[in-house]
Amino acid sequence: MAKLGIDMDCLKEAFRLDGPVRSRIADVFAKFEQATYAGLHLEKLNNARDGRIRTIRIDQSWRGVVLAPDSGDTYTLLKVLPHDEAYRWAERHRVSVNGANGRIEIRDSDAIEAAIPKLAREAQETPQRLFEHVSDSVLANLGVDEQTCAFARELTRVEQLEAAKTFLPATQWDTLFGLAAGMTPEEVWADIGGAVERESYDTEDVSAAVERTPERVLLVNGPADLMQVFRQSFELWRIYLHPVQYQMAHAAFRGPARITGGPGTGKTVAALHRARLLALQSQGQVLLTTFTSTLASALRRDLSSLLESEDELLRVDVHHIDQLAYQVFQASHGRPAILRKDEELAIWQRIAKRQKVPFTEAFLAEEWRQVVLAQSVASAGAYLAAKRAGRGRGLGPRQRAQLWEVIWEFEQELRLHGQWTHETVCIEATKILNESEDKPYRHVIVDEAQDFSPMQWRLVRAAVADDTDDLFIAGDTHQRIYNYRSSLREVGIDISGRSARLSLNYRTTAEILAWSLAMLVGVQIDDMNDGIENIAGYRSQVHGEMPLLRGFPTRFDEMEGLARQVRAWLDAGVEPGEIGVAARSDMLGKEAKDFLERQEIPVGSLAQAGPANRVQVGTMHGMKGLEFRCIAAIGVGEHQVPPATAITPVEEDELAHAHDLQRERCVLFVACTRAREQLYVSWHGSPSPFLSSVR
Ligand SMILES: Nc1ncnc2c1ncn2[C@@H]1O[C@H](COP(=O)(O)OP(=O)(O)OP(=O)(O)O)[C@@H](O)[C@H]1O
Repeated sequence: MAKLGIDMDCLKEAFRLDGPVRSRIADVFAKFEQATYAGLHLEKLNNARDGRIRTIRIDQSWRGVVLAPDSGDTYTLLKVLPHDEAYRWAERHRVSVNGANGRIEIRDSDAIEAAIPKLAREAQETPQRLFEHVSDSVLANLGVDEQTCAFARELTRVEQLEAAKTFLPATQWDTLFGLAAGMTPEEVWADIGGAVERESYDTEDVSAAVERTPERVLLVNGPADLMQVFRQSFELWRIYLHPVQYQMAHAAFRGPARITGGPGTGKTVAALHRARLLALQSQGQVLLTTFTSTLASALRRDLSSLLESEDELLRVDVHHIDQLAYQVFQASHGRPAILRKDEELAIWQRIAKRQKVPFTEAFLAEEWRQVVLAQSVASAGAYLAAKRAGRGRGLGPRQRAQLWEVIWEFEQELRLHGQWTHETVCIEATKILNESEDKPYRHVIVDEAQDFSPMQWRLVRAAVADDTDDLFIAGDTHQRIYNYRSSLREVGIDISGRSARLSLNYRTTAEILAWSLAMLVGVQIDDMNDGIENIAGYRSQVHGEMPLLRGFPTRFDEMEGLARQVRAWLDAGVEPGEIGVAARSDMLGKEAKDFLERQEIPVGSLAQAGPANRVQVGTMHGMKGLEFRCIAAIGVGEHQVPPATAITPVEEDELAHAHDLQRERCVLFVACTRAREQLYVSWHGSPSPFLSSVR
């Protein structure tokens, strides 16, 4: 029985067409299953580059371009274009099977052939070629075929490669781009979703290749499916996955697995598809967890658009990690009495004074969290031996003994008064789960993993038994914006051999991405697995405007500048709800919100649910995991980003100082990379030192 596939580019473009044309496309192919090839009236072309490419009438003005295989019965709709354009496109293009990964690729053969002599002329005047350092056999091994290789050999600049994106076969373009960006052939292989065990493919069998390319071709199951795809609006991420996303979402793992990648590379999307697959295939309950309640709500919303039935949805619990801790705690002990931060600091201060130890309450509170709780230290001896990496200020044995007295008294006081902190609730919940025979979950999926504390990781580990497909972790340490630096190994999670990295950014323009990444150049960030994370090869498909940077003399002028910018976006047709305003502090955010309100701009607060479709003002921290068409990052001034209060003075603790600076840099990076199309960054007085590398 004939099968129909729809190419991703075709579907993307089809959604820009009028509803009636879309319906007509669905009608033309609706009887496809029963139709014979002849019944479909596929027209052969006389001057086609590829004899397998045919056209089909949609209506008076529109034609479809279809790939009809030599053998097999999978027909793929490649394009829907106005009549003449459809013929031109069909004549110029060729479909091939990538020899390295067995997937189909489409190229504009005419354009490649026309470009080669021009490039060769330019190259005569340039001493060096772009791929001089890469041999033909390496290129061939990575699936670069003869025609693309001939083209690549004439390149002298990466801009020439960028300009060729529209006509080179997509995976081969990705391969060349990765190599040009300094990735090793092994990294490129992983990046294009190359299998660990190499396979050989029949490059003539297009039908088999189409089936092997779910990230590019959607195979529809029947007329009803087809109608649904063409008649409803849809989001691409629900249908097409990058090969690495697809592999990670669908693989069977022997233990914990992890997906990393820069901002907007689709880690959350991979996590959502994995949750879907487990909900469909497994008998056990799935937990999808993240760091904050805002992010959990976003996950819940997206998951419900991915899972079709109520029954499937019931198999996945979406809770942020503190919510899980509280649920487990409350089921055993009832509601905990939580100590406020100022109350906690007052207790530390009181005990430190009484015991005459020369440490500030802030230092004591951090020492307790980062060393004692993070490493589950329970005795003076264990504290004496505890690693204090990341706590720059060295402590001798006498000081440690003294400090332990203070910490012990603090913990006693909490116990005596039945008081808890978020961390101790989490630790108690872990204890409850570890003591119970039954685990609440069969699978746990963690998003925004970079900010989980060791205590939260232990809770995650305790919520699911060691088993196949037990844990799936998505995160990016470049977006770590809180204090903990967990090592997965140290919390008993071994991901070796089960890790992959995404590098194609689907959210942000190349300009915003490159600008934001430049803020991180030279900054070394761990990968939570005893290595260093790198940013090589991160790229975006789309181009747009450069970020706008604006300095103002006064705070008031900066607010006026913000209002002007928001107004300009609104006037250009951007919906209010597609605009985000990010400030480092709550106070500045509130000031901006009030200012915009006075200008009669519809505005709401990210932290509070309010009426829909308003400009969303929030903190940079609150922007984590979200995205907006336009972002204004405000107050990015010398004394505001980073704020002095968030940075440990260098004379107090050199290492903590460096960590604090890095975290603050990441906070700004996270805020800026939320922008899909336009980024505006402003300050008054002097700009933030983090902008020095990008201004
Ligand atoms: N395969 C895909 N096809 C089309 N769009 C995609 C795909 N994967 C992700 N996207 C889109 O890219 C954007 C970013 O995706 P996602 O939130 O999953 O990235 P992320 O890596 O988790 O980002 P961050 O770490 O910055 O929060 C979203 O708009 C998402 O819909």
